[in-house]
Amino acid sequence: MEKLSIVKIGGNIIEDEASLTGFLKLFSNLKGHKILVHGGGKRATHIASKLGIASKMVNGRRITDAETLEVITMVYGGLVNKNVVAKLQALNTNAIGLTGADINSITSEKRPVKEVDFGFVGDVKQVAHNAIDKLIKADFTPVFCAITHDGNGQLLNTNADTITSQVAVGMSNLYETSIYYCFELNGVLKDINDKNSVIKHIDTSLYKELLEQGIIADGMLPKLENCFDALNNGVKSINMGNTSMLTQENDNFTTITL
Ligand SMILES: Nc1ncnc2c1ncn2[C@@H]1O[C@H](COP(=O)(O)OP(=O)(O)O)[C@@H](O)[C@H]1O
Ligand SMILES: CC(=O)N[C@@H](CCC(=O)OP(=O)(O)O)C(=O)O
Repeated sequence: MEKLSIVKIGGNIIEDEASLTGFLKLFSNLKGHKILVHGGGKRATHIASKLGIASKMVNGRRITDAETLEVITMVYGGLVNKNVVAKLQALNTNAIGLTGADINSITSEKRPVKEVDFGFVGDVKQVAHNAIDKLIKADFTPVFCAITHDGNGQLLNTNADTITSQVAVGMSNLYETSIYYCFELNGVLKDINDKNSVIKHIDTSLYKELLEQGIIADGMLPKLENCFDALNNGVKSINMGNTSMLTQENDNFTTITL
C-alpha cells in the first residue's frame, strides 16, 4: 500500500501569519501523497463578533444558527481556504480547496437535538474516498475546510479534528494513512505549564490513566477521542505536536497508538 499523510492545522497557527507561512513551507516540502485539513474557529469568532454575532461553544463545538452558518461558510470555505490554497500555489503545491459538498466528498447528518441544540452542525456519515483519490491520482493536493453537507443542499459545520480523523479512516481503504495534528504546543504535555514535558508515546492504557488524572483536558479531549476512533478504524499512525514535527529534525512530539 502507498502512504498518505493527512495534516491538520488549527486556529492558532492560522491566526499567526508567520506560523502559517512557516507551516505551509513544511507542508509543501512533505514528500508523498498528502491532504491538508484546516480549522479557523478563532477567525470565525472574530469576524462574527465584528458583525455583532456572539459565538457560543459547548463541549468544544460551535452552536451554529443560520447566521453563524453564513459566517463560517464565508470564513472557512472562502477567506481561510482560498488564502491557504493561494499560498500553497506560490510554493508550487497544486492545491484544490474543498468543502465536503465539493465532489460530494464528505456527507454528514445534522446532529440530533438532545440536551443541546447545536443547530447546523454535522456528524460525518460518509467519506467518498474514491472521489478524493481521483484528485490525489491527478497530483492535486486536497485542502479541506470544516464544512460538510447533508446531500439535500444543506451545508453543515463540522469540527476540523473530526473531519481529519474521518477522512483518514476513509482513505485507509486505499492508503497506509498517517495523521499529523499540528498545533501550537510541542505535543501532549504531562504538565500543561511546562512546554518541555511532552509525552512521547500514548497507547490505550496510558490514555485511560491520563484521562483519570485530568491531564488531558479542554480541546485535547475531543482530539484524542478522535485519535482512538481513527486507530480502531484502520488509520496506521497518529502524531501530535508543533509544525516542525513534519521535518526529520524534530522527534519531540507525541505518537499515539492502540
Ligand atoms: N495535556 C495537554 N497537552 C497539550 N495540550 C492540552 C493538554 N490538555 C489540554 N490541552 C489543550 O488543548 C489545546 C489544543 O486543542 P485545540 O484548542 O482543539 O487545538 P487546535 O488549535 O488544533 O484547534 C491546547 O491549546 C491546550 O490548551
Ligand atoms: C462544529 C464546530 O465546532 N466546528 C468548528 C470548525 C472549525 C474548527 O474546528 O477550527 P479549529 O480547528 O481552529 O478549532 C468551529 O466552528 O469552531
